Amino acid sequence: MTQPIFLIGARGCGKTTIGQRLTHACDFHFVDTDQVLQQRAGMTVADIVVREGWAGFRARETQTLQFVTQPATVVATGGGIILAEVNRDFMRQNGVVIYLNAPVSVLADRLEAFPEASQRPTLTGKPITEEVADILAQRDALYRQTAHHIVDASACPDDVVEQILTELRLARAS
Ligand SMILES: Nc1ncnc2c1ncn2[C@@H]1O[C@H](COP(=O)(O)OP(=O)(O)OP(=O)(O)O)[C@@H](O)[C@H]1O
Ligand SMILES: O=C(O)C1=C[C@@H](O)[C@@H](O)[C@H](O)C1
Ligand SMILES: [Mg+2]
Repeated sequence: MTQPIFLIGARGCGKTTIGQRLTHACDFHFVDTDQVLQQRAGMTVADIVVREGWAGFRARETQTLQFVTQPATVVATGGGIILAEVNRDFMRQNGVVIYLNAPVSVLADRLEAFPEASQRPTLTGKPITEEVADILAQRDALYRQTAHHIVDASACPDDVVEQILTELRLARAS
């Protein structure tokens, strides 16, 4: 199988972390839409949002998703990639989509420990736990409807990778 693998889910669910590990396990290339987008723009997400608003960031995100998608590639996406229908359709049609699902408490703990504010400027202006709860409530259904497979991303990284590999093996066997 050389179809791209798209990792989706909320901020802090581990798309970047797990994507890098998964890449080694299946001998794919790794790309991260947030990283490529920021390199191409020469600006951080926070700077883009100040200059162009979230609409400017979202337009760049759609272009980046299409630019990075290649065979044999694990694509770690940004947490809001599923907001645009064009992105949801693109990922489902061009690869295998995996939702890294984790509860609010786990996501909030990780984001408090590793805020990376230049890549994760506030979405709502609210404190972390409230923001994570609000955003997940808005997006969970979109993550689920876009995903071919859902894994428990609150597990340790090795287990999350193993869950993904199992889902891919089962899908191939069926
Ligand atoms: N399964 C895991 N177990 C423990 N810690 C994890 C796990 N996955 C990620 N982390 C930690 O949580 C933090 C956030 O992870 P990561 O940056 O991979 O999330 P992300 O989904 O890519 O977020 P974003 O949407 O903002 O890009 C990192 O510091 C990482 O070390
Ligand atoms: O959840 C979101 O909307 C975002 C998540 C990050 O990965 C970045 O793509 C950006 O900060 C927006
Ligand atoms: Mg990431």
